[in-house]
Amino acid sequence: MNIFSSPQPARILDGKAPAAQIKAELAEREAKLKARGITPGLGTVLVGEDPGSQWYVAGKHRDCAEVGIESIRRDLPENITQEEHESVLDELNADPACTGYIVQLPLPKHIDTNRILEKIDPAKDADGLHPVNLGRLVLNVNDPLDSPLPCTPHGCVELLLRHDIELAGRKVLVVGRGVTVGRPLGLLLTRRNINATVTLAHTGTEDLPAELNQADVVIAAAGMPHMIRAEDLKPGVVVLDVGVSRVEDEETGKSRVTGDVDPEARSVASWLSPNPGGVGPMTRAMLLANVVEAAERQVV
Ligand SMILES: Nc1nc2c(c(=O)[nH]1)N[C@@H](CN(C=O)c1ccc(C(=O)N[C@@H](CCC(=O)O)C(=O)O)cc1)CN2
Repeated sequence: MNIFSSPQPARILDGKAPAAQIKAELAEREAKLKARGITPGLGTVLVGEDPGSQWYVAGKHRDCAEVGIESIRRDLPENITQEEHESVLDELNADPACTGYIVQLPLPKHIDTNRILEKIDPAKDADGLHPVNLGRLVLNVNDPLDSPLPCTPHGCVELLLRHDIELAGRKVLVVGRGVTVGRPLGLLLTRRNINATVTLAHTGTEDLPAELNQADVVIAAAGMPHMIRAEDLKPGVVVLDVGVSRVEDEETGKSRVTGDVDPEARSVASWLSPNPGGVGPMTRAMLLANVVEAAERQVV
C-alpha cells in the first residue's frame, strides 16, 4: 500500500452481469415486436481483415442471436473504393430487413470515414454516430426513443448508474477526445438528468496528473496502455477503463487485451472497471438496445 492508497481495494465495476440483464430485457421487447410483425435486423459492414475488428463484428452477431435479432453481414475487401463502400450503404438503407446497422471502425486510411457516417440513414444508425444523431445529443433531445446514443458513452453511464454511483455534482475527467467515446461522453454526462461537471483531457493537455488528482471519476478512453498511473489518482476515485489495446503477454507471448489504467489503481480507487469485462460488454448491450429501439420506432 502506498500513501495514495484507499483503505480497501477497489470494488469491481462489473459489466457482464448488467449487460446480461439488459439483454434479457431486450429479448422480451424483441418478442413483443415480433408478435406485431416487426423483426429487428442488425447489419454490420466490415472492411478488411483486422483480427480485432473481425472479433468485434463476430461478437455483435453472437449477441444478436442471443436476443433474437436477425443478422446481416457485409464483409468488404481492404481495397474497396469509397464509391463501392457507399453503394453498400445505399443497399442497407433501402433493405427493409435491416432495421439498423453499423460500419465497423476504424476504416482504412483511403476511405473518408465522415462521408461514410453521413451516408448512413439516421433512422438506421445503430451506433448513434450519424451527424444528425450526434446533433440531437448536442441539442439535448432527451427521449431515448427519439434517437440512438453512441454505444460506449451510453454503456459507461449505464454501468455507473447500475452500480448506484452518483454523478450529479461530481468532477468527471474524460481522457480522450475521439468521436466514438470521449466527445459524446462529455455531452451525455453534462445532461441535466446526470449533471456531472466534465473536463475533457487529450494529448494536448499540459498537466494530466494535475487533472487526474482533482477528479472524483476518471473515464480513460485514450487507447494507450496503462497511461493512467495509480500515483496520479485521488484516493477513493471511481475509474472506468475504456481503452482497448492489444499487447503481447510477457509470459505466454500471446496477444491479449489491456486497458488505459495501471492495474495498481485498484489500491487507490473505490471502484474500478475491469478490462476486459467492464465497459466492453455494456457497449455491446447498448448496440442491441439501439437496434431494438430503432425497430420500436417503426411501431409508434
Ligand atoms: N462502429 C463502431 N466501431 C467501433 C466501436 C463502436 O462502438 N462502433 N467501438 C470499438 C470496438 N468495439 C465495438 O465495435 C468493441 C470493443 C470492445 C468490446 C468488448 O466487449 N471488449 C471485451 C474484451 C474484448 C477482447 O477480449 O478482445 C471486454 O471489454 O470485455 C466490444 C466492442 C472500436 N470500433
